[in-house]
Amino acid sequence: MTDEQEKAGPESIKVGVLGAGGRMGAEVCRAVEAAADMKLVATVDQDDWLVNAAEAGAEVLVDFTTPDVVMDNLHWCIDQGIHAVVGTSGFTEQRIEKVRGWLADRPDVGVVIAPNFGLGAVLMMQFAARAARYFESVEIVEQHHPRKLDAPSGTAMHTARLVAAARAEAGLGPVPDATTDEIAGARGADVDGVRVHAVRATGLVAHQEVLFGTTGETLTIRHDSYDRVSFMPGVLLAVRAVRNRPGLTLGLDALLD
Ligand SMILES: NC(=O)C1=CN([C@@H]2O[C@H](COP(=O)(O)OP(=O)(O)OC[C@H]3O[C@@H](n4cnc5c(N)ncnc54)[C@H](OP(=O)(O)O)[C@@H]3O)[C@@H](O)[C@H]2O)C=CC1
Ligand SMILES: O=C(O)C1=N[C@H](C(=O)O)C[C@H](O)C1
Repeated sequence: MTDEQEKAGPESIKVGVLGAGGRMGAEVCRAVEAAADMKLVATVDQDDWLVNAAEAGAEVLVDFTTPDVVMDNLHWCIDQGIHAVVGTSGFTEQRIEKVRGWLADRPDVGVVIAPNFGLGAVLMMQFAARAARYFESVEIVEQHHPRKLDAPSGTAMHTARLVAAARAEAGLGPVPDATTDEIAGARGADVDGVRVHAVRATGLVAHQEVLFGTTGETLTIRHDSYDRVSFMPGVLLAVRAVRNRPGLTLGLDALLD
């Protein structure tokens, strides 16, 4: 029996990758192929038919495509009864509500959507949420490679929402800022009252700083992904978990506890 035949055994999780030719998709294909308990059964790119993934028997589809196509992909997966692990950015509250609606009709299907699959990034967000109540000032600086399509990053948006929620719970008011005469964009984007700055530069992969300030001190929480391999343990963890987690799981946090 060849290695491939052995991996196709009934115990293997049959995985398809959407956006397989992209930077993340290609890395996911390599990680799935290297995993002893998974088999890569379908790779789908822009001009391929999604139905091929269903015909190939994919049980879990991993989506690293683009914010403009991910919703159609996800709707199709749920309709087909295929579990989904989604890393693609662009998930607003409205999008999440739509996904919940689709899942209400297919309670057997599991979907994991994570703004960041890097373990360090997940901890960075948790630490930021924990620190938020103690500091009157906070700003987020995300830094990425220049071929990234969206800004601010999904990670930065998610962090800003977590920090804003923690501030609100602690009864903190608006972040102090006396700026009046501002050139558009100079103070970054306002995400739930938290300023987010997006840097794009060749040489970067994915990085984020959360800068907190209060009287006489600052705290900086920083995470760096230097290589997309950093996201793979989180992706594989989600692929292994999603079949046994019907409904929507947001973020890796619940899978790490
Ligand atoms: N959650 C996380 O941990 C991470 C999330 N990301 C997110 O993942 C997404 C992808 O990032 P990245 O890999 O760098 O981007 P890429 O642009 O390298 O990859 C996107 C891929 O999707 C393909 N694609 C476009 N439309 C479709 C479609 N309809 N069906 C199938 N495939 C399609 C593209 O093909 P073509 O090139 O032909 O258009 C391309 O190969 C982004 O939203 C990014 O923010 C990235 C890193 C980590
Ligand atoms: O496009 C990327 O590269 C990344 N996208 C995700 C995001 O938007 O947060 C995750 C990570 O930052 C890498």
